[in-house]
Amino acid sequence: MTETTLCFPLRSRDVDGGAAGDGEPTGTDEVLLIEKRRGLGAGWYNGPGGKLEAGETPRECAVRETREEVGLEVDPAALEKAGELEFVLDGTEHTFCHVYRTRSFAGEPTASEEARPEWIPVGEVPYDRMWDDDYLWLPGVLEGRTVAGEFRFEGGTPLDEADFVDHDLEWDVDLEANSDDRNP
Ligand SMILES: Nc1[nH]c(=O)nc2c1ncn2[C@H]1C[C@H](O)[C@@H](COP(=O)(O)OP(=O)(O)OP(=O)(O)O)O1
Repeated sequence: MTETTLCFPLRSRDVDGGAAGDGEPTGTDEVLLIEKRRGLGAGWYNGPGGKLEAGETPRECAVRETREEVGLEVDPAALEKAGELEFVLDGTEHTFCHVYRTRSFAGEPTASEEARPEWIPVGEVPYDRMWDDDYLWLPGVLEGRTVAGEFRFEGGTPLDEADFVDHDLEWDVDLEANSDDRNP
């Protein structure tokens, strides 16, 4: 079983979305996604993230992976735990993933060998170019909800070539209370 993280940086963007020429600004949220260039899920969009290193907490991992993949400096204390997802392959737990979101970061996203970053309006997330399970949980996470889920795949390794067969989801769970991954 591999322990991993995903981090979804969010920003508000003011656009003039009001009726013709009324000048009223309306906010549109954008999420920083990456087009992953290698590893599991290469070629698909996801949040920055990856595997925990020895001795690292999930929160530390999310900060490090976001820095390494897109050069964004995320404030660990402001990372909000948004999800705990279990990916099961052929009846065996394959990956446990800690999901975070944040509005607190510094720097400009830049491409690396692992990832090409892109700010995308939350209503335009390309679910057809992501893992098959993402459309089930990511919209709620981007709206500010918390989720615990189990997603079952079948068909042998690698996980990103297996078939997504079914899932269980629980919304608005108290993740900080259940987890050993608390704010530092
Ligand atoms: N079904 C799924 N849906 C999803 O959205 N993300 C998934 C997923 N299964 C795995 N992931 C993500 C979680 C994690 O961020 C990433 C793990 O991929 P890898 O094992 O390739 O790690 P990376 O190569 O990115 O990490 P490092 O090797 O530590 O840099 O894939």
